[in-house]
Amino acid sequence: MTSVLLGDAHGISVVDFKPFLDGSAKQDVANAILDSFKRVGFVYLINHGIPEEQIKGMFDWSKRFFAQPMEVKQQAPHPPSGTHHRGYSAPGQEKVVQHVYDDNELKDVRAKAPDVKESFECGWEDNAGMPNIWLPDGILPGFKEACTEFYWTCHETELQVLRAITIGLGIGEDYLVKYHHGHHNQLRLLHYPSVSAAQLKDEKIARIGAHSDFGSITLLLQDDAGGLEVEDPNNPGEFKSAPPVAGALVVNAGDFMMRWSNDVLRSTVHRVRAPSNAKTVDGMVPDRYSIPYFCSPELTAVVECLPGTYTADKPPKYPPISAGEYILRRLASNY
Ligand SMILES: O=C(O)CCC(=O)C(=O)O
Ligand SMILES: [Fe+2]
Repeated sequence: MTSVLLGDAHGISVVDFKPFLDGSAKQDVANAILDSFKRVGFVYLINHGIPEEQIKGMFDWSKRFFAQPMEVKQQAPHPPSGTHHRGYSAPGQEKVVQHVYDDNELKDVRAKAPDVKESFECGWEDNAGMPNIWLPDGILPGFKEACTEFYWTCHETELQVLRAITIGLGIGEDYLVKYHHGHHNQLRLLHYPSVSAAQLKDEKIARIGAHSDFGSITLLLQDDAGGLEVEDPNNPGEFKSAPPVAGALVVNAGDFMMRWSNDVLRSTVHRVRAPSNAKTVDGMVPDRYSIPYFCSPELTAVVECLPGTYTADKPPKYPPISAGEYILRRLASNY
C-alpha cells in the first residue's frame, strides 16, 4: 500500500494528495482525508495542485494591497452590511462570531474584543447578486487579474477535494461536485497587523474570534507566523495550534459538510491568536498574512443529509436547509 499519510500536526493528518490527483491511490488518499475530517475537521494536503509560484505571487499581491495607504484601500470599501461580502474591511470593521444573531449581544461581543484584522474579499467576477468591489482602474494594476486567476485555480483543487470526500464516504465521486460550480466561492486576503501581545493575551483584542466556517470546505494558505488554533471536538473550549506546515494547504470542513454528512465530518471551531512561541519586539507580535478560499454550493441548493449517512437508528440530525439563506444569515451577523 502506498503511504499517503506523511505525518501529523497536533492530531491533524498531513496527507499527500498526489496519489489522488494522478489516480495511483485514490481510495487510500480519500480514506486518509476522511479520517482526519472525522476526528478534527481539518487536514493538511501536500502536493495539492495549486502551483507554488502562484501562491507566492498571491501573497505578494496581498502584501502590496495592504501596504497601500488607508485612503487608497478605502476606495474599494466593503459595504456596511455583511451580506454584500466584497471589498476592503479595515481593522475592527468585521467581527467574526459563532451563531450570535441578537443585535444587543452582537454589540457587546464587538465592543469587548474587536477583530484587529484587515481583509479583502472577492468572488466570481460575473456574480450579479454579489458584485466584486475593486480599487479604481489605475491603482495596483494587475491585482484584479491575479485574484481572478487564483480564484479559479483554487476551484480546481476544491473539486478534487470534494471528490475525495465523497469517495471516502463511499458514494459517487460527483455527488458533491455537481452542487459546486464555483459561482459562490469567496477568495479572502487577510492581514493581521502587528499588535500588542499583552492585549491579545488578555483578550482586549482578537485576531479572529472563534468560529466555524459556514460553507462546504475552506482551503487555507497561511504564512509562517503561526497562531491558527483548532478546538478539540472532544474537549470543547480546548484549542490546539494548527501550525504552518511547509508546502501544505490546510483544508477544513464547513457547516454544510457537517450537515451533508450528518455529523460524520466535523465543522470545527477555530480562531487566530498570538502563537505561544511568538517572537515579540517591544511587546508586539509580528504581523501575519493568510489566504482562505471559502467553497460554497450554488445558493439555490438545498443541503440535506447524503445517502448512507443516516439510518432508522441514526436519523438525520439536520433538516434540509437552503444554502443561500444559511450563508446570508451567517454573513449578516459578522458586520
Ligand atoms: O487566518 C487564518 O488562518 C484563518 C482565517 C479564518 O478562519 C477565516 O477567515 O474564516
Ligand atoms: Fe475560518
